[in-house]
Amino acid sequence: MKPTPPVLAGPPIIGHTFQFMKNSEQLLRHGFETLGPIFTIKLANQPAAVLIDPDYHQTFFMETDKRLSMHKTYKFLKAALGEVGFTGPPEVYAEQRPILHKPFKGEKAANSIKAMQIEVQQWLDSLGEQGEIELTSEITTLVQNVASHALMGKKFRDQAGPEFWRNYLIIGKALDPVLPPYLPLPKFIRRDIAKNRLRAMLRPIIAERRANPDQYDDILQDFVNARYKDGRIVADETILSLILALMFAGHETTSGQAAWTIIQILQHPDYSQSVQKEISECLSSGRTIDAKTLVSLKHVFWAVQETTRMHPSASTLIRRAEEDIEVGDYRIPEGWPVFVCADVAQRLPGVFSEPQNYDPLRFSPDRAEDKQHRFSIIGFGGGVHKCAGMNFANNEMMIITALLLQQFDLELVTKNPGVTRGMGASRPEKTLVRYRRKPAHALTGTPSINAAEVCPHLKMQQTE
Ligand code: HEM
Repeated sequence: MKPTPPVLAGPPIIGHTFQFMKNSEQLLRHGFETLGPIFTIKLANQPAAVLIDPDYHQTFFMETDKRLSMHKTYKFLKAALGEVGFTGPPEVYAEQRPILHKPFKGEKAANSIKAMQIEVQQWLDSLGEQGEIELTSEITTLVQNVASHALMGKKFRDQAGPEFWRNYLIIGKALDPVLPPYLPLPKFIRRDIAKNRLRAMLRPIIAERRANPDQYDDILQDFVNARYKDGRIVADETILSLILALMFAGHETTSGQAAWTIIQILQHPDYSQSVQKEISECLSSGRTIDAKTLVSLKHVFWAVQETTRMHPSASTLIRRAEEDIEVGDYRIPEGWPVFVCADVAQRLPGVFSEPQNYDPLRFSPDRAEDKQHRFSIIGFGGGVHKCAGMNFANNEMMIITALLLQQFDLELVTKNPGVTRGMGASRPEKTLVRYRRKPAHALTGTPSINAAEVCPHLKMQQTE
């Protein structure tokens, strides 16, 4: 029988628990540097395997829902969001997957791009001529507005308001993959109160949608109208969980990486010049952005990808071995948690050239470093559970970056922001940015884009 992976030295009894909770990436990087691509950490008396290598990632993602369980390790997410898709057992996931993934396909995806442009332009118009912003919090609010508008419709976006997002913050702060999620701790009690408040806010909205199904044509309405394969309707309680899950999955992660994308471009003047040139060639002022425009913004896309590589906001992913699994020369016993860590794995020297350097051109077709192995970039996961909102998030990060750089000259006041880590997602620390509107984009008093022209939900409301 093969041995279990070598154990990283750590304190007795508590093992690596506190280090893991404080900064899992730092702990896992230390493990990789000390013991190589497969090793064991101890969370109190529970050993857990860590895999840091594209081949091992393949096992991790391809064995998910087979010999590796996802939902048993995401009990803390189930406690926060309810049983939905990836927090449910494989049979529940299989039933809900088509409903969960539908918002990101076809016409709905195109409508999302329009809603993103409206929200981003509204934000840019609100900035005035010049000033200073704290980028991370500005982008967080913007991404929240995009998530509620694009996923749930303009009316929902206006109804949801700050109170809705305040409750999300409480839930985010209570995410804890180590402690049993139903212990009577103050943070879990606050989480449950926040979750119940959110569900109470959403119930009347769903009831109204059920009563007036013909009045809406958005993703929320798709959930309300959805049926399982056997013709059953989706219960209100499940729709509530679907909404909570999408809004959760779609906002903290995206806001962190969107802010990093802008910061990293500003930190690299040479690359910034290429981006500016591309934007002025491909984006004419006031023009509606569509999928074709986004494809033409190659340098912006590579910048977004380089940020996903260097600052993955959902970095540490977890599974549980359902039976003994052999990985390389080792055996991971049944019952062990198994981790992968994008933050460490996406900077492997054997996989990326000069991995510590910011170099978006590594994604250009002539270099295509990310294409060497299907699982070298795992910032959006992989396999059957790969992020449903990846294209949505990439489009959103591109639109925010392109329109901001198109319309403003920017300067980083906080030159080298550090990382704020959370169990949900990591993001830049407070980052001050000075801005000045470019003369070609002076405010005229009328919106820079005709919102009703590009957004079907708005059009519908204006004619009501
Ligand atoms: C930069 C932004 C984002 C990042 C870094 C990210 C990352 C991830 C990762 C790593 C996973 C897989 C988790 C695992 O395997 O354990 C995932 C799954 C998922 N994400 Fe995202 N995500 C982002 C944005 C979004 C957005 C905008 C949405 C929706 C609006 C979304 C919806 C989902 C859903 C529904 C799943 C579960 C898919 C399934 O199990 O089939 N994500 N995401």
